[in-house]
Amino acid sequence: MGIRTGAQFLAKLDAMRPHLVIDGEVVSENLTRHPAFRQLALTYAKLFDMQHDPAHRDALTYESPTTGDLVNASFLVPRTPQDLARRRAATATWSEYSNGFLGRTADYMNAALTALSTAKTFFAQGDPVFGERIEAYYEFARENDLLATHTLIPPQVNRSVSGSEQLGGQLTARIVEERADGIVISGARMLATVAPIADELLVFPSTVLRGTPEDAPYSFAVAVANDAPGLRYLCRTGLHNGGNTHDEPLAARFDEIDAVVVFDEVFIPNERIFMLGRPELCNAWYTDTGAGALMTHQVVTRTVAKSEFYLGLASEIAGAIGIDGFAHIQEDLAELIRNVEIGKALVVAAEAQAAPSVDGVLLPHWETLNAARNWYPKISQRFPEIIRKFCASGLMALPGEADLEVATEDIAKYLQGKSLTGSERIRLFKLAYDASITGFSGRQALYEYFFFRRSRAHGRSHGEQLRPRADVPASARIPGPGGLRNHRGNAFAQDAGLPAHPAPDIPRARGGTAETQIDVSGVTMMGYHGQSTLPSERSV
Ligand SMILES: Cc1cc2nc3c(=O)[nH]c(=O)nc-3n(C[C@H](O)[C@H](O)[C@H](O)COP(=O)(O)OP(=O)(O)OC[C@H]3O[C@@H](n4cnc5c(N)ncnc54)[C@H](O)[C@@H]3O)c2cc1C
Repeated sequence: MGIRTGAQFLAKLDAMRPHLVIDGEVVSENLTRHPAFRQLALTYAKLFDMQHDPAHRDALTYESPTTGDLVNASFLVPRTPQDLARRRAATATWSEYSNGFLGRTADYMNAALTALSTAKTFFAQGDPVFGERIEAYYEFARENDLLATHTLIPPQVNRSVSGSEQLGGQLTARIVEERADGIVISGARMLATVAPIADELLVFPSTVLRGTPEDAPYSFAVAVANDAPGLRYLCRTGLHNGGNTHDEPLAARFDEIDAVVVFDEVFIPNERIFMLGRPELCNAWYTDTGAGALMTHQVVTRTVAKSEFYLGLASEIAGAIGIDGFAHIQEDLAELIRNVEIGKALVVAAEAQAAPSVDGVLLPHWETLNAARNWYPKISQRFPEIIRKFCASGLMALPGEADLEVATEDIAKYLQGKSLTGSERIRLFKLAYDASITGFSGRQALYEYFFFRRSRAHGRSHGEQLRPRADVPASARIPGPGGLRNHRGNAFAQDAGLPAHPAPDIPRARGGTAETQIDVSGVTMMGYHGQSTLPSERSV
């Protein structure tokens, strides 16, 4: 079949029967007609249609080696520098459509599948059948142009113990039954972005496992159809408030719903099991297969588009209200320019230093990509801050589109800019509003900060206690889970109108003590060049 059209994507979505919980409702059919999912589905449909558009087709597709049909270029196995450039061009094409605000376009997970499908040497260390299965699954995804999401980390119940220790191991998704024809998984994983509109869920190794027999139930990599029986998604409330693209220019199109993933005895047939019972191979899943490198190549390419968007927006605002001559404004514009150019340079440098894997796949230089992915989460937090600084109260002087007809003269006179009419200025500032102070923009900042990083908590060794870092002053430390729950937790709960005590019939996770200290200095970044002392730093 090869590349799908938007209409084909939407038709399949409507035919699926997932279990989605959102805003007090269970939605299981006709997703494209549901207000919570419709806009996002239409946006993704546009991405599929772009593959057929003569203006983008060459950048977004290539000929399938097995069928000759056009398939998405993110499935291209890179063997030459031109292949890497082609992959980048495809990602850039989709990223420029959304200005980098869509983090889960299909090329993100396709990158992982592409690398995994070629990693024969890696899979040979375990059972080569896993390598054969994931290659077959990659071809299935490529030829059917599937949209996959993934879910990695354990629930955030108690980060002072590892996921496999929460509630005696009964919370995190785990194998509860092994059958001749497959496995059964129960438990939960924390998050899956775009889950409601995806075709498939990839449940890949989440956390650094200890390699002990107790970790065996958590050692797996599988794929499951999004409407498999027993799979439930608890979706967050949408950040699009129902406005049109004039009033909510970003949220109305690009709100990728995130969801908690619950597995209630979900059966996974053998052909969809790509790793089982090998914690050390699960721990090396991203680094040793090249999946981390190709995924990061996609991520860094996407984030260049986002940096360019903020630079463009800030420049427009500065010109529109005549602040572009002020020194501190120019300084911020220079910061944005620097970040665009650094991002571009890092992608190209990673490609220029690419080297073949043991399986002959040309992988972009990991150290360069790793620098990029450790750099961007921090610098991107400045983008909305700069927009707020440039706009100031202009972000509040914002009548809606409907008001353009009602207050035409006032808007034309009082809301004009130095170089824009009143209605033009409102459109520009609506964009700034959605990119800097709305819930949508807050979620974007959170996404860039966290989606590609791991806390040490996910992979801490069994029994290891959290220790306060030496460089964190005692005043900056807060009581750990035990302390909060026993000492101040009830007071907070009452203030928030929450029950002061856990409901009696809900099993509670144990672990951590009143003495436990949490390091508030931030998240551990991924290690450099495999030199990390903690294996958790090597996970993606
Ligand atoms: C918008 C968004 C979308 C996402 N989408 C996906 C997705 O599609 N699929 C997916 O698998 N994941 C997704 N993630 C999850 C992402 O992988 C995690 O946010 C990331 O791994 C951090 O884990 P956490 O959120 O559980 O934070 P936690 O680990 O719970 O950390 C919470 C805070 O505690 C601190 N902390 C925790 N443990 C320690 C420790 N041991 N030492 C010091 N500090 C510590 C952290 O620094 C952090 O400040 C998404 C996240 C976001 C925000």
